[in-house]
Amino acid sequence: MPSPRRNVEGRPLGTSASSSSSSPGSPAHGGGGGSRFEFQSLLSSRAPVADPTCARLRASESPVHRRGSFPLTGAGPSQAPPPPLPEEDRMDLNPSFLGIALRSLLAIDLWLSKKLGVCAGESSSWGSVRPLMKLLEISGHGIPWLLGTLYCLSRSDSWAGREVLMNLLFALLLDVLLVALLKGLVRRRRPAHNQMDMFVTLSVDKYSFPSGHATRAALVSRFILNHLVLAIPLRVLVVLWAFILGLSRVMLGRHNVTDVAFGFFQGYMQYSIVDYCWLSPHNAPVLFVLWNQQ
Ligand SMILES: CC(C)=CCC/C(C)=C/COP(=O)(O)O
Repeated sequence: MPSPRRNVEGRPLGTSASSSSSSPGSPAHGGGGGSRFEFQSLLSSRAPVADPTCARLRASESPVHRRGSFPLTGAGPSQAPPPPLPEEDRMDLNPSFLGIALRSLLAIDLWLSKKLGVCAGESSSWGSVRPLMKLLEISGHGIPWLLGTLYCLSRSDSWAGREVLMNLLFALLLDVLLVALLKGLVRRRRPAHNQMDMFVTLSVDKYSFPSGHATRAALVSRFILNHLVLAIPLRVLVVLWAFILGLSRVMLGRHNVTDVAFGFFQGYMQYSIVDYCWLSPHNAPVLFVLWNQQ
């Protein structure tokens, strides 16, 4: 006599919705024990379901079904079997997991940024360091970098020097453009504890993601390390400057940690774009000839 088939909790299955005509005791149908059904429901995401009973069993075990978002009502023996949709089970579960992960990351980001914003105001715990942080802010601002590069370009008397400076100018302009574009798209507000007392800003600079200072710091330092011959201590100093500039953005309360972290990543990648599109008298002769005529 065939042994009664059992559901996940180990109870015998009834003859109505839970019964089937398939071979009893078959491992694939749970004959091997209650835990086999759970195993089967995981496997079913890969294998198509031929037996409607299996589909019902899997669906009834699915957490999605328990939440009531899986349309499996009326799957009696007289009706057509429900379509096997285990793939959807996973797709439905993943966004909520991703959502929880993102929300947690955001909460940690806001909490950490507030904790690190120790120079956000004169009365903050590290308020006395604020002037120094603001000096650091100017060292990574777009205007001094653009004007400085243009000045050096005008004074440069070698083709090699001009080529490097022309590419630095291109890198800085690309950076301002991409940061403005992303800030305008994302529109993340600056932290509430920020005082908007920055030196020359664009309209998109009311937004904080990504940090323009962080992108510039990563871009310029990678550029310098690749194109200037510097002694090791100076190379270390360049990296330190970039890192402290990024940190100072959070300490001043200008940014959240994720704005700066993404800014570093973006700046690093922007250098790769500049390197890939490297301008030279061979691929952009017009630029160099025009500059020479100045
Ligand atoms: C006016 C020019 C050429 C650049 C604007 C530079 C600037 C104010 C960037 C904002 O940086 P954060 O996003 O780090 O605050």
